[in-house]
Amino acid sequence: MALSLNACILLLKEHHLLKSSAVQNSIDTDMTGIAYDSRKVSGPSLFFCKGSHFRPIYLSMAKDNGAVTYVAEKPYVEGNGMNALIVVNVTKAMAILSAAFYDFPQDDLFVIAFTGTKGKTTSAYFTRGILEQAHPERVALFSTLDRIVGPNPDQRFKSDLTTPESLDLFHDMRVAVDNGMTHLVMEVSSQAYLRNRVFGLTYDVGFFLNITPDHIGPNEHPNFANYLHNKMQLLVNSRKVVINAETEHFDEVYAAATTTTYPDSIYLFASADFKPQRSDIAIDFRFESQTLDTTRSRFTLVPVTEKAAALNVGGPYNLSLIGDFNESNATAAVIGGGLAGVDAAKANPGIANVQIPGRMEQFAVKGHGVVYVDYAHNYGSMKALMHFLKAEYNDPKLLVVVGSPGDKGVSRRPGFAKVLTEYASVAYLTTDDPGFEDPAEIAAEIDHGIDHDKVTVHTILDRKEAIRQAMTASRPGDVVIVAGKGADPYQKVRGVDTPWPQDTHVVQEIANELEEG
Ligand SMILES: CC(=O)N[C@H]1[C@@H](OP(=O)(O)OP(=O)(O)OC[C@H]2O[C@@H](n3ccc(=O)[nH]c3=O)[C@H](O)[C@@H]2O)O[C@H](CO)[C@@H](O)[C@@H]1O[C@H](C)C(=O)N[C@@H](C)C(=O)N[C@H](CCC(=O)O)C(=O)O
Ligand SMILES: Nc1ncnc2c1ncn2[C@@H]1O[C@H](COP(=O)(O)OP(=O)(O)OP(=O)(O)O)[C@@H](O)[C@H]1O
Repeated sequence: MALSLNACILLLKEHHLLKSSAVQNSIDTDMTGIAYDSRKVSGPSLFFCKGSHFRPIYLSMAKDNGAVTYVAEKPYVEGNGMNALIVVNVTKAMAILSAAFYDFPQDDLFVIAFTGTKGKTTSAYFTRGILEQAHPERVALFSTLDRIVGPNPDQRFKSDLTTPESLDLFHDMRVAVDNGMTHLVMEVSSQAYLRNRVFGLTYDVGFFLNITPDHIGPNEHPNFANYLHNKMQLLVNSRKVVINAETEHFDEVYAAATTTTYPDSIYLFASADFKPQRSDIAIDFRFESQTLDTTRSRFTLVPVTEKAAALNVGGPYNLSLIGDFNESNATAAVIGGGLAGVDAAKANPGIANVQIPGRMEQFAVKGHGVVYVDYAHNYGSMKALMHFLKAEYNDPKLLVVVGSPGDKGVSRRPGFAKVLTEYASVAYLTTDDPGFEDPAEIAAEIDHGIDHDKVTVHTILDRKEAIRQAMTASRPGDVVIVAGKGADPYQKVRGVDTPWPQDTHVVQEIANELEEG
């Protein structure tokens, strides 16, 4: 892979990003490397000066390692002797130049993208399951949990971000294409738009699943309007759009989609009993629960409009992942499969056995309540989870182990207090990624909002002990929820990812102890 200085200048001009350029050697200089981390520069490279913790010394280090051109929002003396491309916005420039450096790998992939406050990972895994039926070993996945860039086990690794930095994104897309991948299913976080990680990228199909307040705080979005605005960017960058008609802010979301996409290419879905407020827009697909129990879900997808029927994805579906919200996620995935040319005959087996680490994992414990480990970690997802379990288990006593992370998502704390008051009998407030905050203070903030006439609250900061006490106190017929971390293998404490044996393992260990007596 290589990119010439001249190509960089032309691309930046084309996107109105170039403020000035200083060319030290030939304009035809080829750069054979690209990096935003000085430690990863090797050979004649293009280097981006970006980030809140960027220090000019990194540019000196990059130069020492061979970088010949730097891209930045202002000139640096440390870059003297290098070609300098001074740009209006370095993260946008990085996205445009990375796509070109890796030779536009998105053009060789059918890209399906999901955004939404909740359900991105689940829908992405479902969609991959469906596409893999039709295109075995050819479907890449960029999710919060895993990044899959090829068919072999060593081409699958844990993700650091939900949506990677643009440079890493286009790099991984190129690797995927070179490994024979023809499709990519990816999650797009609102941060990805805020930070221009997907700037200039067009998806074949873009999904808007839902939006509830989250990710608002000092290191994330300044307010809800900004969060919604960034999420809606996915819609104007998708050739075809699928929207959950039950989402909050539907009118704004639909209006955003129609600014660039003709309604013929916009598909709406909703549950069978949902009554839309607007009569001028047809809902294309309805999904109807058939049997919902605590081991499997079964629903029927009904195409309502002609364009929906043309996808040939109607009919009954089985899921091994329970939860009524997962029927909504599965509906999205099936429609995504349909838009990629995969019909019900393949979608059915493709989705039936998909399971996702840390999502709705169930543990039966003899002599005690059933335990669910789930990744729910804001008001909306906790409500969906607790509402479902209340209905499924005939209004059981709910014992909930939960904490809220430090340094981000501050709005989650009153959200947890509210949802615990609405549904829980007993809450065990504990530690969940405290970061640089004091977990006791975070727990106290949640506790402050709880109605103590309705909920008994225990604050047990040792997460394992909190889980143990909840499981031990539960009786048959009760439901214990261990929320928030899912399959996370660490706790983020003071800037360090401290290993954590995973909630699922902890629950299994305690279950074994309880059963052994
Ligand atoms: C706020 C944000 O988006 N931060 C991301 C961003 O940080 P940044 O651009 O400010 O960079 P930085 O970490 O300050 O470092 C400065 C620069 O110096 C460079 N450097 C550093 C050291 C050195 O020796 N040499 C060198 O060149 C670094 O490579 C970097 O480019 O770029 C970093 C990678 O370069 C990311 O790790 C970091 O994500 C942080 C850790 C993060 O956790 N972000 C979260 C909020 C996030 O994006 N989450 C969403 C999901 C949320 C959702 O569900 O909606 C996600 O998509 O994952
Ligand atoms: N469609 C949905 N509506 C509401 N809650 C949901 C939905 N889908 C999943 N959930 C809940 O949210 C949790 C996280 O689901 P998932 O990982 O699919 O979402 P995500 O959008 O990837 O989340 P995050 O951005 O936090 O990584 C699940 O464990 C479940 O409790």
